[in-house]
Amino acid sequence: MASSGQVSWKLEDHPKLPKGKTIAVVVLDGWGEYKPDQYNCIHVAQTPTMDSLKQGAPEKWRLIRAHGTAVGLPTEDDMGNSEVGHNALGAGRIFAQGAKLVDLALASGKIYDGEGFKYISESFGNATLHLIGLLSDGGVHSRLDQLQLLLKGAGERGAKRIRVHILTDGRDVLDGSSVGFVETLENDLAQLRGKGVDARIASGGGRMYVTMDRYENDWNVVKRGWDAQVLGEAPHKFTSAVEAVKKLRENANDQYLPPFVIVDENNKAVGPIVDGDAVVTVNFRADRMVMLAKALEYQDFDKFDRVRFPKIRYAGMLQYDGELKLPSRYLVSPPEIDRTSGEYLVHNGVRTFACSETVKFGHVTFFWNGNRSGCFKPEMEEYVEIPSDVGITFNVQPKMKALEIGEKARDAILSGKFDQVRVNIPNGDMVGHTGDIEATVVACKAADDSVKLILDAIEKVGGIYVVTADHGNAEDMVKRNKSGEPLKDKDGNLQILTSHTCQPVPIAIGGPGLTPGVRFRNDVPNGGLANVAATVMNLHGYVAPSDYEPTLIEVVSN
Ligand SMILES: O=C(O)[C@H](O)COP(=O)(O)O
Ligand SMILES: [Mn+2]
Ligand SMILES: [Mn+2]
Repeated sequence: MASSGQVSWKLEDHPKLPKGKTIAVVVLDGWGEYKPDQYNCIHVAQTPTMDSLKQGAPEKWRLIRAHGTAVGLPTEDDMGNSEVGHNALGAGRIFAQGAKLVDLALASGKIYDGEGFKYISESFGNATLHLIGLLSDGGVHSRLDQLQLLLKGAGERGAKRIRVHILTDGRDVLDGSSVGFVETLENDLAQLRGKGVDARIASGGGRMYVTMDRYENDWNVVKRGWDAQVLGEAPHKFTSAVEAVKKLRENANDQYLPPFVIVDENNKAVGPIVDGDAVVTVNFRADRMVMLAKALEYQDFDKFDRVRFPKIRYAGMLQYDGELKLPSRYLVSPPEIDRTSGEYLVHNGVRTFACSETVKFGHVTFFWNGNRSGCFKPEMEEYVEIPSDVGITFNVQPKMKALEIGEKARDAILSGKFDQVRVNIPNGDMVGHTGDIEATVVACKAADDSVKLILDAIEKVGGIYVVTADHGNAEDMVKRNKSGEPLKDKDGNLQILTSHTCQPVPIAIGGPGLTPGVRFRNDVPNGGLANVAATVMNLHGYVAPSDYEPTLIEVVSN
């Protein structure tokens, strides 16, 4: 693929669609389409705006695919997620994503031939290899089977001492499943020990409370992890990780377990990170690893007191930020998501405004732009981040900053300064992940209210709207059997689904600026998120590059 320097950015004019319309591109996070029952929070909530858009089917409203191969994931069983969803929305093409690239590199063994692995393996002789990451089979940020293969591969290639620092999930997988994942990992580590490798779990904590913050919302989260992983200090000490997770679950769910360290018989942490050690962060997804990567890699760092900054050999499973080249060493090359629609559009004069609150800010900027930080042309773009609440679970404030996002978008639309106003409205997703059904209903209404603010502004300026979502979540809050009936656990309790789903998501177009005769085509029945970029480019008056997934719209004469 041509590098940015050689690309011709000029887009062809659309033969039938005019330029100069203000277009709102609204992404509802975690908003899929599913049968209308009591566990479908979008159905239960009052969502008059989204309901009215649906009335436009099939010409102005339809469903598109947002999971599996449609977004570059390994299989059709893989639910969608924000990273791959926004990548597809922004890039207009389907790229093999981190999950798949790591699978391939492990299967072929190429991961061990790369610079990254060679670099860390130089520590294997007399130091420790530390693996830090999310422990589950969720496939959103990491996968247990990849960790298992890497452990085995490192053991076979000379690692003599391995320490695993686990982050429990319960967000991309069922709450409570962490105990089983830790048991599986312990089993693998025992096998390694049988082969003479001193391999143990060294520390842990729940992903949302320890390490996996994102977009610099709360550095305390990363600090808690640092203290346990690097310094070997935590409020809770256990001699076994299974025992730790079982005990700490008495007061917290998997996502929010407090940090713990594993200690030996002398109460000494078994695996702090020290000079000379190698460290690999095993998550392939970037957003929730970037902050730790900065702490591990940057000499100059003032986000919290690291106390000790060990001289280590550090590699990410992937490079998490191509623009920042962070981390500088990595085991698998990330997808090269180039020539995104955002970059094309600014080069063609489309002035762009993007906004969300902190917890989703990078989704409509960094992920949308192909995992690239910052603007393409700062003089033509404005990215606004509304600070998210810190230190709470979002079921406590299910309205989040939906109103503020809607208002910012409204003002940007009315200002006349922008051609594209793009937002992510997080509520369905962030509150859906808490598993709190009542709060998720409130969240969905708040999201709908926010959409209304934006559509009203579009109405006023004679603009166009495109309303869609990145994957499902709030439309289904229970685990179900194959026939769709809710499942109960052995105690008869409903199994709450905190994760995303594999459901399709809606897309709606409209607004007074939409040229008469524009409607959804019916010859792209399998259209997915990647088809949205060409659609939006058309609405801006341009034809998308020929290798983009086809547009979803056509213009018919009346
Ligand atoms: O990171 C998270 O919060 C979840 O694992 C996935 O949610 P997202 O893909 O919507 O961010
Ligand atoms: Mn999302
Ligand atoms: Mn989510």
